[in-house]
Amino acid sequence: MDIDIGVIRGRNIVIEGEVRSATVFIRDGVIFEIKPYHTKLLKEWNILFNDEGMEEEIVIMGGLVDCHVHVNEPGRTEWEGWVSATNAAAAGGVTTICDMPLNSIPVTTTYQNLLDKIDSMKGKCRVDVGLLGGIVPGNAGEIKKMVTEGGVVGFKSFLVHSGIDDFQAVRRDDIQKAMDVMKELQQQHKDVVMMFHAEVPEPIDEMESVVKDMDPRVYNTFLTSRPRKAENLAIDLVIDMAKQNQVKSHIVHLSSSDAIKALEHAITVDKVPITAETTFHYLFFVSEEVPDGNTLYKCCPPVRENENKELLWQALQNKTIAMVVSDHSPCTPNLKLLDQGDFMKAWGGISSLQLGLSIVWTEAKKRGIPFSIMSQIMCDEPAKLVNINDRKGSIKVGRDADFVIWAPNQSFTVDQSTMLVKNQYSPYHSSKLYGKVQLTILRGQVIFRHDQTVEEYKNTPTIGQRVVPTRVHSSPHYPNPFLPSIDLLNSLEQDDFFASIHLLFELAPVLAEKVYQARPFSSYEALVQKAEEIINNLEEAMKLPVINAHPRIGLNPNETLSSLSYQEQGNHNENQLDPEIVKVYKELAELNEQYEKKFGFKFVVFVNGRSKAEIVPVLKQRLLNTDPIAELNLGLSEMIEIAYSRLKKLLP
Ligand SMILES: NC(=O)NC(NC(N)=O)C(=O)[O-]
Ligand SMILES: [Zn+2]
Ligand SMILES: [Zn+2]
Repeated sequence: MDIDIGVIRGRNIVIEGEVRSATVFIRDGVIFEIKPYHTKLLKEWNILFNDEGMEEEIVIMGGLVDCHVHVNEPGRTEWEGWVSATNAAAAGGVTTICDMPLNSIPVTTTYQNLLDKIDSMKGKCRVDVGLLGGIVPGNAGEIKKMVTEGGVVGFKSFLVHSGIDDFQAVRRDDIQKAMDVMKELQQQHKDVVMMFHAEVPEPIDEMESVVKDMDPRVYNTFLTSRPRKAENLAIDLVIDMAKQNQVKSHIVHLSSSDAIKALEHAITVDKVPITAETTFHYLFFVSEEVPDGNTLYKCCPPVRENENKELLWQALQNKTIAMVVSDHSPCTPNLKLLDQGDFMKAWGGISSLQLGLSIVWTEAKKRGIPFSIMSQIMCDEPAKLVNINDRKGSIKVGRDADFVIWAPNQSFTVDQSTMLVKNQYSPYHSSKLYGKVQLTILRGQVIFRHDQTVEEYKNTPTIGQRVVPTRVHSSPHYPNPFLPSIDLLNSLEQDDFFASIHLLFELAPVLAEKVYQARPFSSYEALVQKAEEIINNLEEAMKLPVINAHPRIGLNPNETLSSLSYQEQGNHNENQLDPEIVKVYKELAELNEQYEKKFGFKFVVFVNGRSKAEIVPVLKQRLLNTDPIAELNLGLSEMIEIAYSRLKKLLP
């Protein structure tokens, strides 16, 4: 059957930590094969990009993931909005953003407010969007539903006044309540990251008397008012709570280099589940050069000294700081008080969403930082942070076909009037940057071309979707994975080989190793036949780990399901809170327990589209068998049936 195959070909493609020439194949918006550069292309395939004639100029990376963006819709849509923010993101090579729970109205601190936000984005997004919930005093009761039914990719809280009154700061006891809920979610593999604006108020309050007589137009006044100690103490607090609770935590927009040592020790020595990001502005600007009165440079925590910037770069290169994001936090020009130039009263937040790749690259190239690190800090690490890295991140078979195609040696002078955000004022105006985005591709579709007029651009369809935390093991959201072609499979290294055939069999090592040793295969059918032969020739004791690798049927939150078995069991279209469903789950759990007690191994059946209720009598019937060996072989033959049925789904 003719399938729409998209192709991207380039000499400098960043693929899993290295830059190489390759041809990438795309189907249904997903990368399903990566082959050598000169692979023969069929004429009916859709050549999305081929760097022929510009090999030396072009680099191709996975679409950037910016997990710190204040879109501010619904509500403060005069500050920003879905259309303008995602237009700017696409023009900057960003294919996924995560929206912060403030400064929208309402703030995203309840399940209902989350639904309002989801409604507000429908049909307006040019890139994919993950939503972050907010933790504020007293809303711990909202967390679970926002995760399990709302699909938030993480939570954000402030340890200091957030800049708006409807998003209150939290104290230690509020954080503890939220972490207690996150620990419950950990039991179901549904926990998500807790992000913190890490400044505490006390050191800031102490500086009030010091700065009150200083000139508010001078940047140093503002810098003095937000001392590093405010960040350092906040980060110590978060490290302590993340260590005590073992809940995945994250420091947003780190600016104080004083805190790097504490973070490094926590991460590398104490193995605390904590990460940190910094932002474009802390890596590009220095306080010594901020012009008096230019409040466009104001953000909290503040841009600090040159020496601080260099320490942040070092921390980024030694991975203490894992990623770089925008903290795009725009507002209307009047709130920046540009006429008064009052840093103390102006809105804190910098607009930069469209420029991140160029800002970071302009500084990175001076430091000899390779493209592979650019991809790691701007694609892979942010995607991992919010549990979407099976779909999003650097270029890899099975991930969404998201790409940024850019010219690192091309330079340009920032003209804020060309920014696609709603309020175009930016402190980057007139800066000379390197790295020009040529093309942005989202799930196999071109969403930005540098040679398009803004009108043409704005008339192209908005295909952005909401992304939810997806783990290959337990999520119906993961797009159907694909098997690579059989010749690619034969050439894969062991790990990738296992990852691919894991889609056919819930993999027991003994089976995997023997199948791996039996390659090359002429076809997948031949592979499954060989697997069946291997299984039949195993002595009985070795058959047990094979059948026990398969997940039980029914709801076992503590058991990870492959996305295929999750779907085969029908979980993706069941409301697990429906009393009828709950009753069937309970009955299956009891029958599974009886079966395993009687036979000593798991019950496996080829569901083949039947509901769980229809499986109950089958399990009861199988329980009556009296010959354990015959039952074991029956279960294994069901596994082979499942493998053949998966072939039909996974092969073109
Ligand atoms: N309410 C905000 O948008 N605050 C943001 N403002 C900044 N960074 O100055 C932030 O991330 O804290
Ligand atoms: Zn913040
Ligand atoms: Zn922010």
